[in-house]
Amino acid sequence: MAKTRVGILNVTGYAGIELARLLTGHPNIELVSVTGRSAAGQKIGQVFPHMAALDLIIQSELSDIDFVFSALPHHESADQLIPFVNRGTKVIDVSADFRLSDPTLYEEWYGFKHPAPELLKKAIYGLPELHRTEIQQSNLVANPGCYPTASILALAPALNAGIVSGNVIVDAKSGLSGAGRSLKLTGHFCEADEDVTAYAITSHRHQPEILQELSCLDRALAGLTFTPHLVPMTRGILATCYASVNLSMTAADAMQIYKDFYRDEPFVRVTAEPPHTKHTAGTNMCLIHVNVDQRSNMLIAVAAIDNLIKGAAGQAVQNMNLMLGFPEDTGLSKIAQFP
Ligand SMILES: NC(=O)C1=CN([C@@H]2O[C@H](COP(=O)(O)OP(=O)(O)OC[C@H]3O[C@@H](n4cnc5c(N)ncnc54)[C@H](OP(=O)(O)O)[C@@H]3O)[C@@H](O)[C@H]2O)C=CC1
Ligand SMILES: CC(=O)N[C@@H](CCC(=O)OP(=O)(O)O)C(=O)O
Repeated sequence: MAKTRVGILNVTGYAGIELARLLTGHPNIELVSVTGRSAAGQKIGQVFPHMAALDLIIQSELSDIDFVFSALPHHESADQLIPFVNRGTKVIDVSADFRLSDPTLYEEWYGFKHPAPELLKKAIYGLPELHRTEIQQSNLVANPGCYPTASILALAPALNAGIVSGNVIVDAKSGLSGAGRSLKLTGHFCEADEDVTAYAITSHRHQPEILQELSCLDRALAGLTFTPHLVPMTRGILATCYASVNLSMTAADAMQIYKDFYRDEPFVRVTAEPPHTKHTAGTNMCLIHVNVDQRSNMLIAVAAIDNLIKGAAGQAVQNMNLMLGFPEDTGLSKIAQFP
């Protein structure tokens, strides 16, 4: 069978190059074309020596492809993807441009008018655990953000079971690769090493994304407080999530709800102990531990992922497998690097 010819817009960022690495090991597709503004004309191995085995020249435009991933920054991503979508090419956008279905919300949180609001209705939010069937039938998939992936997966079983009352709280920590490869003062070694800080309190653009998906599971959800933190590690997200439960329940009851919800999921495992980000490093797994504080009737769910894999490139490959009819775990069966 002929292999699907795949292209990546912006291979020169962390998400793009991780996607190229994962696709190199995929048996059903061929990565044939990649772009990167700052490196056009160079071999991929000149810019990323660990990828020297991939004999591809970085181009300024994609050519001769049947399937496109974009790992461009927001705004630029939609602009470059719209012509592909209009031509009927299957597309996965790793940026946030097609994640919010309401264009008004997009303008409010991203600061500019969406260039193709009519496409927001067509785009499917690419979290397979919630939208597998729609992803299989879609030509335009919006790959979730890294914090939203961990947060939604941590809270979905509780909201779906209708046991939550009031607001939910997500306290999440990310490694520095989540901020991308472009240089910023906050990523400076001297500023980030041996330091932990919260940021974007009440104003992070992932709040509406998480709320959009959780509200679909429980229309009565009152609200979401989301606080991200930057921690001095390269990869990984740990999201600790709190939800008041409206009936007296034990940790074992909660565990059963979570195990039932994720029973057939290839990339989610409910764990007996709180997960470490290291248990997911280099893999497409999301590990979730759930407990209940019976003194306060508070459910606490902790999720760990690798932000560049289940939080970006791995989930994009999982979505591609669904869109192209391949087994969902093709090219993704890695075991975590540990320690
Ligand atoms: N890092 C992560 O954990 C995750 C990232 N994402 C999303 O993936 C996308 C890429 O993120 P990430 O890889 O972290 O980003 P990076 O900061 O690592 O890469 C961004 C790269 O984009 C290129 N770039 C910047 N501005 C433009 C522009 N206007 N036009 C074309 N290229 C531009 C630059 O490369 P050059 O100089 O070569 O042009 C830059 O190196 C983003 O949309 C991000 O939101 C999603 C989930 C997780
Ligand atoms: C640590 C860090 O800076 N993280 C990024 C989120 C990265 C990501 O996944 O977000 P998008 O895909 O929505 O861009 C941030 O807080 O903006």
